[in-house]
Amino acid sequence: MALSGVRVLELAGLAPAPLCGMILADFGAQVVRVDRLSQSAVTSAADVQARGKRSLALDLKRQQGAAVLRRLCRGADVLIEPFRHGVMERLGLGPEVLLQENPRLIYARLTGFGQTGKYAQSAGHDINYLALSGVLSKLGRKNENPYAPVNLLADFAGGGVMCALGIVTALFERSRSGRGQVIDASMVEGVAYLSSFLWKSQKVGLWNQPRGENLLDSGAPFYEVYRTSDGKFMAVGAIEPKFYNQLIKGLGLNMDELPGQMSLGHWPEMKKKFASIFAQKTQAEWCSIFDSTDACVTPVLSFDDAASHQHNKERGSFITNDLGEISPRPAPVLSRTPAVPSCKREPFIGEHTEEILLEYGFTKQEIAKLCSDKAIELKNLKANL
Ligand SMILES: C[C@H](CCC[C@H](C)C(=O)SCCNC(=O)CCNC(=O)[C@H](O)C(C)(C)COP(=O)(O)OP(=O)(O)OC[C@H]1O[C@@H](n2cnc3c(N)ncnc32)[C@H](O)[C@@H]1OP(=O)(O)O)[C@H]1CC[C@H]2[C@@H]3[C@H](O)C[C@@H]4C[C@H](O)CC[C@]4(C)[C@H]3C[C@H](O)[C@]12C
Repeated sequence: MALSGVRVLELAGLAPAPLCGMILADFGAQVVRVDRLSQSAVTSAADVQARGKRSLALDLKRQQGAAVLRRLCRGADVLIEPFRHGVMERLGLGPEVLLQENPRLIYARLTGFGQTGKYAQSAGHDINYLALSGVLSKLGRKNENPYAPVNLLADFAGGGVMCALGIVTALFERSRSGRGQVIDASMVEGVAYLSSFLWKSQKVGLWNQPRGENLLDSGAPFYEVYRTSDGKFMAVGAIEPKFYNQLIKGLGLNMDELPGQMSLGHWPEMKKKFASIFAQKTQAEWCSIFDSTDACVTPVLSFDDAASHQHNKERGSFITNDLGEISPRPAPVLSRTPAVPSCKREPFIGEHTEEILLEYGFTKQEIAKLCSDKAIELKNLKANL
C-alpha cells in the first residue's frame, strides 16, 4: 500500500486525531496508538476509529513513560499529538526535543485553535472551531440559528483529514530533503480553508442574501430536500438549466407556466409547490421517476439504506469487518496501490505494548522494569476475556 513502512505514533485523542491515524493506517502505515493506562473519554472516542492500529499503554506523566515515547520517536516517521498547546512541552516532549533526536520526524500537532493566538490555550470542540472559522455563520435555514452538521466539518474535514494531508505532504517533501518538520494543524483554519469557495464566490453574488436564502444554503427550490408521502426525503440539486428542465418534467410541471428558475422572489412559492408535489408519492416512486435521469434528484438514505443501495453495493463503498460491523471503505481508491483496511476488531488498551516495545528495540528486561515502575501496562488478553 502507498504508506507501507511508514511508522506513526498517534497519542490518543478525541475524534480528529483518531481519524487522521486511521486514514494513515488504512493506506498502509504502521500506526501505534499511545493510550493512557486507564479507560477515559478519550479512549472511548479514540476507540471507534482505531481500525488497523495497535495500542501501547504508556503513562506519559511518569518520567520513564515520557522517556519511552522519546525513544519510540527516534524510530518513528510521524508523531500525531492531539493536545492543547503546551502539553507536550510540559511533558518534555516538545518539537525541539524530539526533532533534535530525530530530524526526520514529522511532528503533527492537531488542535482546535492552533499553537499560537488568543485561544491557543482554550478548550473547545468542533462547533467552537466551526464558529470561529466563520463557516458556521453560513449554515442553517432561513430565520433559524446557525446549524453545525454533527462534528463533521471541523473535527473531521478540517481536522483529521487536513492533518493527514499535511502529514502525507511532509512525507513527500522529506523524500527529497531528508528532513522532518512540525505541522500546526488548526481545525479553525482547516475548516476555513475548506470554505475558500464560499469566500471567493461572494464576489459573484452567491451569498448576497441572508443565511438560508441563497442558492446553495436551502434558499433555492431546486437545491433542497423534500419530504415524500412515506415520510422519507428526496434531495434535489438541479442547478444548471438543462438539469432543472428535467426536474420540472419529472415533477409533471410545465416550464412555460412557471417563473424563471433564477427569479429569487419566486423561490419561496416554488419551494411550496415542489413540496406539495413531492408529498404525493413515496421515495421509491420518485426514484423510479428520477433514477437514470439528469434531474439531479436522489433519495436521502439512512446508513443502512446507503450501505445496501445498488450503486454503493456495485462499487463496494461500504465494508464489513470480522465482527460484522459495517463502515465506509477508505477513499479515494488508488488504482494500483489501494488502501486495504484491516477487518480486525479495535485493539484493547495496551494490547500490543510488549510487541511494540520489542519491535522498537526495548529488551524484555527493560520492559519488565517499565512495568514494575507502572510506566506501561501489559494487556493480558486473557484478563479481558
Ligand atoms: C465522542 C465525544 C467527542 C466528540 C468530538 C467532539 C465534538 C470534538 O470536537 S473532539 C475535538 C476536541 N478538540 C481537540 O481535539 C483540539 C485539541 N485538544 C484540546 O484542545 C484538548 O485536548 C481538549 C479541549 C479536547 C481536552 O482538554 P483536556 O484538558 O482534557 O486535555 P489537554 O489540555 O489536551 O491535556 C491532556 C492531558 O492529558 C495528559 N495525557 C495525555 N496522554 C497521556 C498519557 N498517555 N498518560 C498520562 N497523561 C496523559 C497530558 O499530559 C495532559 O495533562 P495536563 O493537562 O496536566 O498537561 C466524547 C466527548 C465526551 C465523551 C463522553 C464523556 O467523557 C463521558 C463518558 C466518559 C466514559 O469514560 C466514556 C463514555 C462517555 C459517555 C464519553 C464518550 C465519548 O468519548 C464522548 C461523548
